[in-house]
Amino acid sequence: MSGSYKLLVKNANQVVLICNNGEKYLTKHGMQNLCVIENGSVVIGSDGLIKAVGPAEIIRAQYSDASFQRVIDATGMCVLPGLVDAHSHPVWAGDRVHEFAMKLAGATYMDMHRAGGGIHFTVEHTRAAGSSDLLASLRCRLARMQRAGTTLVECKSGYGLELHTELKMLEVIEEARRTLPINISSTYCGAHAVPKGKTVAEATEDILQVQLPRLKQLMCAGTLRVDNIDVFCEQGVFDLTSTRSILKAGKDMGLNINFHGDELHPMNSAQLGADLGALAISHLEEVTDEGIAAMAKAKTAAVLLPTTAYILRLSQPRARDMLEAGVIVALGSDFNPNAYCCSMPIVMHLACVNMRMSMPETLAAATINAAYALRRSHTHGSLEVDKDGDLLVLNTTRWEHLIYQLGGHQELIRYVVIKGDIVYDNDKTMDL
Ligand SMILES: N=CN[C@@H](CCC(=O)O)C(=O)O
Ligand SMILES: [Zn+2]
Repeated sequence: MSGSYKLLVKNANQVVLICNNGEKYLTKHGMQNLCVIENGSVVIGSDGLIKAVGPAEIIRAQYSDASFQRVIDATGMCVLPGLVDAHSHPVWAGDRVHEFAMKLAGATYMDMHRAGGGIHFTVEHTRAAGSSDLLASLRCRLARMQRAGTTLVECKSGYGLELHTELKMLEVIEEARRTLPINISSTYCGAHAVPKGKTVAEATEDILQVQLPRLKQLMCAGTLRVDNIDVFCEQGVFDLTSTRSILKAGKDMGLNINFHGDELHPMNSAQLGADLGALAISHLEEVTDEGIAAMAKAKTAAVLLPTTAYILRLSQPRARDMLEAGVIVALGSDFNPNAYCCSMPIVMHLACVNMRMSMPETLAAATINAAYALRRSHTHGSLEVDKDGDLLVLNTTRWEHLIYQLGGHQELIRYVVIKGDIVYDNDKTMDL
């Protein structure tokens, strides 16, 4: 092969492809048998897409006449696909460190929510914040996620609960998507809580009659890109009926259904999601057997959030039962003012220890399956030809160290590459 290419990563001790047959997701058996090449190389073209991945000697022979803008000698290192974070709330003002102290002293999530704290506290601060401040903090948070290996992240609105602030948040997400290398999937979450002073029926009406129609106009005009619609389906928040009508309206606008369900109480959210053809449902700590079966049948991904169950001391999501039933299990950081964690390697570690997933299962859940939950597994989530050239180079000979060394990603991740560009070089300890 002659010609010029953007990047060659050569001679890696391991290249973890995840899969190599164009799979859009993996279930239990596939998650346990990841595709790994020992002593491999990856070539990324000037369009940022993967051109070749395979044994180092074969790539060396095939590309002996080619030129590369950058070459990374990954001898003794590992290469993985960029991590995918399928659930985050990274746009907000006003931290909730004081509530962490209250929770440690015994307050529950809903105690604080009902008392006007929790999401309501963040809504108050986010409504008052200017777009430039929200964008500045979003940039810092995304840079932190990127340094921890995330190259595609879902970002939700949901701290406005009225048109103006919801749009302000979505526009800030859009600006980040336009200007930063990290890939973003944007989610409208205007039904994250019932705003103070409104009933569920009034809030639902406002979303259906005011917020969604305006969103549709902006999307049709091409001024705003939104990918997914979300609702917090929970006792004391949005019930099953209101959730159904909001999700259905979003789907009719072309949005993927991707919502919070069965977190604190069994709500039959999983059955609702399966019935509506939801792409993904998050949380599921309280999902029933029927809900698991319905999700497996509908190929609705379960986005599990180990940080939430950990911080709120909830029962753990039943990852093993879901895997046994054939559910597509994905992972997300759930980064938000309640669960302040930007690191998918930590999320994978928690999923292993607390949810009894194996290391290969959690890596599949944080790559190809998380990409599926965002309808992006045709471009992300594995190292396969024609997919985006998003990868991590780890300074270790076995990839499992990224999960095993709790919090060790800060030293282990040597490079983060997005579309063939090195966006983080840990040797220079700076974001490029
Ligand atoms: N459960 C609902 N939403 C978020 C928490 C948001 C917040 O507390 O600010 C979650 O996924 O954990
Ligand atoms: Zn959430």
